[in-house]
Amino acid sequence: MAYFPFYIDIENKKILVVGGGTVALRKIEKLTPFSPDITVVAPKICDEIKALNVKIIDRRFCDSDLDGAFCVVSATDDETLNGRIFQLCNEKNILVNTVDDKEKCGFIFPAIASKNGITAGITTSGKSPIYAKYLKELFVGILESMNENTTEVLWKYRPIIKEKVEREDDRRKIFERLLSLCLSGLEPDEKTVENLIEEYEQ
Ligand SMILES: C[C@@]1(CC(=O)O)C2=NC(=C\c3[nH]c(c(CCC(=O)O)c3CC(=O)O)Cc3[nH]c(c(CC(=O)O)c3CCC(=O)O)/C=C3\N/C(=C\2)[C@@H](CCC(=O)O)[C@]3(C)CC(=O)O)/[C@H]1CCC(=O)O
Ligand SMILES: NC(=O)c1ccc[n+]([C@@H]2O[C@H](COP(=O)([O-])OP(=O)(O)OC[C@H]3O[C@@H](n4cnc5c(N)ncnc54)[C@H](O)[C@@H]3O)[C@@H](O)[C@H]2O)c1
Repeated sequence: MAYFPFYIDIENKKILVVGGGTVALRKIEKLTPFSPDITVVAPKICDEIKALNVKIIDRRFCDSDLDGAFCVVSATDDETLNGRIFQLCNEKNILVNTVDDKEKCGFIFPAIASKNGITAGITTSGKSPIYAKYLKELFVGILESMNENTTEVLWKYRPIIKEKVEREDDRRKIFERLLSLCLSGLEPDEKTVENLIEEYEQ
């Protein structure tokens, strides 16, 4: 196993979750902020899942539930069924996450630290989820200590700098100086950005 941290656009993508218990709920809560199209199939689905914006199929899993799925989370308490879903998904080239066996995961859920436009996923590649969770909490603390507007300020001026400053090296230096201003608690305005651009234009 060698998990690479791609950030994949899952907006409106069909995600099937098999199982409707505690672990399924946690996985769904991780996914919903990214607006996928989630269907949950299970004979017993907890009320917290029913209250979320997901489609509910109130019965046992059947193979055709996989049709059209972009990816699958296999979150039942039935090891044999989870293993069979893993096999079916592999045959159909569907990415699958199997919650009871890290060897049966085509993708894994990281611990997620998300704040002020930053999303960090932390993984131990399945070796210790509890350590990933601990590190995530540390990182949330770091993000909370940052100026909350930094990402938006840098995003606001990036197109202008990209357009006006010809040399990539100069652009990088300007971005570094803007970032330093944000990190020191200042919020650079248009005039500051113009002055910086002028410095490098000469
Ligand atoms: C990060 C997080 C994301 C999330 O799920 O939200 C996540 N597990 C979390 C918590 C957690 N999971 C477990 C415990 C109990 C303590 C323990 O056993 O260690 C706790 C702690 C708790 O509950 O506090 C049990 C467990 N987990 C897996 C197995 C099966 C196995 O190891 O083979 C078993 C044994 C089941 C059993 O014994 O029956 C497998 C996986 N769990 C993963 C992710 C993937 C690897 C991530 C990585 O390490 O990089 C992977 C491989 C697949 C996947 O699920 O995607 C989330 C914390 C996030 C947060 O809170 O921020
Ligand atoms: N990956 C992780 O982070 C993690 C953490 C803790 C536990 N686990 C594992 O997750 C598994 C599930 O734990 P849980 O606490 O959510 O269990 P749970 O008992 O709360 O839920 C099990 C769900 O599976 C459903 N189910 C059973 N048979 C089914 C079928 N034929 N078709 C569709 N759905 C079916 C049930 O209806 C229920 O909704 C456990 O076996 C445990 O090994 C994984």
